[in-house]
Amino acid sequence: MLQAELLIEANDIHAWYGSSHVLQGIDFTISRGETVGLLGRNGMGKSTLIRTLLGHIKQRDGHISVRGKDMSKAKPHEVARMGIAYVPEGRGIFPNLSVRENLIMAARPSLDGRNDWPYERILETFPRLQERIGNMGNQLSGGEQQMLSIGRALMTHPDLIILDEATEGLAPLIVEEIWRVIDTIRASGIATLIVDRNYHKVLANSDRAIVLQKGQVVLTGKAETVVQSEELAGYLGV
Ligand SMILES: Nc1ncnc2c1ncn2[C@@H]1O[C@H](COP(=O)(O)OP(=O)(O)OP(=O)(O)O)[C@@H](O)[C@H]1O
Repeated sequence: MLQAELLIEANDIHAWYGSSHVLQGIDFTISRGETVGLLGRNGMGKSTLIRTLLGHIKQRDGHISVRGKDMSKAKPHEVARMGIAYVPEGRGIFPNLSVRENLIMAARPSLDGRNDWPYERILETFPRLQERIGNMGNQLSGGEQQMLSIGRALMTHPDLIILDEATEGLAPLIVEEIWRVIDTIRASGIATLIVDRNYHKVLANSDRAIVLQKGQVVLTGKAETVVQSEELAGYLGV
């Protein structure tokens, strides 16, 4: 069987905040179309790993390649241009632009010219955004902002979408809606990297899982295997 193309291959990743050595030698891969769940208690390094892969953390070491190209020293916009979209915890939408403008200004085809997530498909996927199309970013509820942020990511036609705590602080119905959208994204063949407090949901919606503890990988494998691991509860503090 042909091995799926690796979108990201990272080896021996280290990261520091000042003198604090937060990531201590992490190996990480994600293949085209794959969904990976990233788990671990608060402060174990999940966001830092994501931000390191994206080029946001300057004090880093190790090797990162994106689509086979060395990106170990790349800047965030260079990583983004390689088809890696990031939906940050803080959502990152433009508060003074309308929903429509927020979406339209994000639009670009994929590196290989794919254009299968046009504006219309985004509105079909997020009926709530359609209803709010003329509202400014800062007039949206938290859940609507989150949907807009995911919609903006989709409009860049990424090969990988990274969702960091996408359901954090949202009402249960909206959370369900976000998981439905994640399912739609997966089904469309886009790889996803998911961080979420609800580890049951993460594991049920991932192909593979990686569990971090104190900046190191302590458990990894197929999601259905990880979910049965006796060590999982201890690592997650549940
Ligand atoms: N900007 C920063 N400056 C200094 N230390 C930081 C900074 N951001 C995170 N840290 C520290 O780095 C460690 C890893 O944090 P990180 O945010 O990556 O964890 P996490 O697993 O994503 O947890 P959480 O769910 O709380 O976001 C923690 O000890 C945290 O206190």
